[in-house]
Amino acid sequence: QTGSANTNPSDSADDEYITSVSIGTPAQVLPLDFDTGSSDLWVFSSETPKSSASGHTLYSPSKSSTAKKLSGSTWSIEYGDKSSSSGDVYTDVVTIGGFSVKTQAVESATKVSTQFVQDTVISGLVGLGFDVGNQVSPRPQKTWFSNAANSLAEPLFTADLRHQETGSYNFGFIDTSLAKGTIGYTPADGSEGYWGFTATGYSVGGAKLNRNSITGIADTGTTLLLLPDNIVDAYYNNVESAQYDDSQEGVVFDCSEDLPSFSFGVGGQTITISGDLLNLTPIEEGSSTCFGGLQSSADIGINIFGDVALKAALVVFDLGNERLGWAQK
Ligand SMILES: CSC[C@H](NC(=O)[C@H](Cc1ccccc1)OC(=O)N1CCC(N)CC1)C(=O)N[C@@H](CC1CCCCC1)[C@@H](O)COc1ccncc1
Repeated sequence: QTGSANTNPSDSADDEYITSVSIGTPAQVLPLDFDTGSSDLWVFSSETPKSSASGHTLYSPSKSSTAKKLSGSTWSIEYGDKSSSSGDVYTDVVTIGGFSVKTQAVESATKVSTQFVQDTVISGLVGLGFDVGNQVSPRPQKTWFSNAANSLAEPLFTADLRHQETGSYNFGFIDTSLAKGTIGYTPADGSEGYWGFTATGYSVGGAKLNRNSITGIADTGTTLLLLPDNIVDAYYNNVESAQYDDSQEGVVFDCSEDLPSFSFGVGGQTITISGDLLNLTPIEEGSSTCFGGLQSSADIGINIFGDVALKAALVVFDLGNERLGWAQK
């Protein structure tokens, strides 16, 4: 058995990627953000305060004949960008890309932070990290993918995120036609709940890869490519107008600049992110100053290969073999 779901950028900056998910009987369809950087499936619901819920699609467990309250269970989560949510837990059937998990923990939000209230393009998240990262207490729950893995043809999924066009999340199979290059595999470290891995080196502008390894996570729920300051500086030294903008909290430059590419080595392959994927977006509508897709990870404490990096590749999240595969697109 397999599953295949389309995913679409939320806006012109590819800030988030939205995938439709069916929950309950009859199906209630919600736009959710698939996040390999966390391990909870949570949704805006009939239990979310009305003042916070407006503009969002809601899950109503009372309208689903297959919903069951997981009594006594609660959840609370905070993300890297300081956004947060919390609530109680139901189980229900959850279908993604045609594949159904009958008894999936669906975490219902009774509280959401301002960022989520304002982010009306999504009505929750599907955590695709490792189960160890799940935030339900007293008994942590499994992710949708973990529940699905044993029934899928292969215990893996792939992410094919694209710049300003429809991409896909495929479950249980690898569509190698989505990539140009060979898939290079490297061990994945799931001990922290993330999909951790080590890149073997990097280069700017098509130069030869150096041997400075970078340990980080492959994270579909993070917009940017977040790396150490020395690498960020080495990159922007090639961009004449680049400067740090305090209000934007990142490096900005003239939108007319011809940005160099950025490459990293992984599993014996080289993944090259083109300059135009690294020129994210004008800082404001119509501005000629643009915000960089590569920014510093110094404040976070871990390096994050987010959507800016993932867009350059077909990425295989292989739970069965505890490994990550990367192929140039
Ligand atoms: C340093 S992890 C920052 C990252 N959140 C982002 O990447 C957000 C995503 C976003 C949200 C709302 C609108 C537009 C974009 O976007 C930005 O922060 N930016 C993009 C726009 C840009 N102008 C400013 C910077 C993050 O917490 N991800 C988590 C999932 C995320 C939570 C918020 C909703 C969307 C999904 C997750 O994978 C990683 O969790 C952790 C990482 C490290 N330790 C703990 C948790």
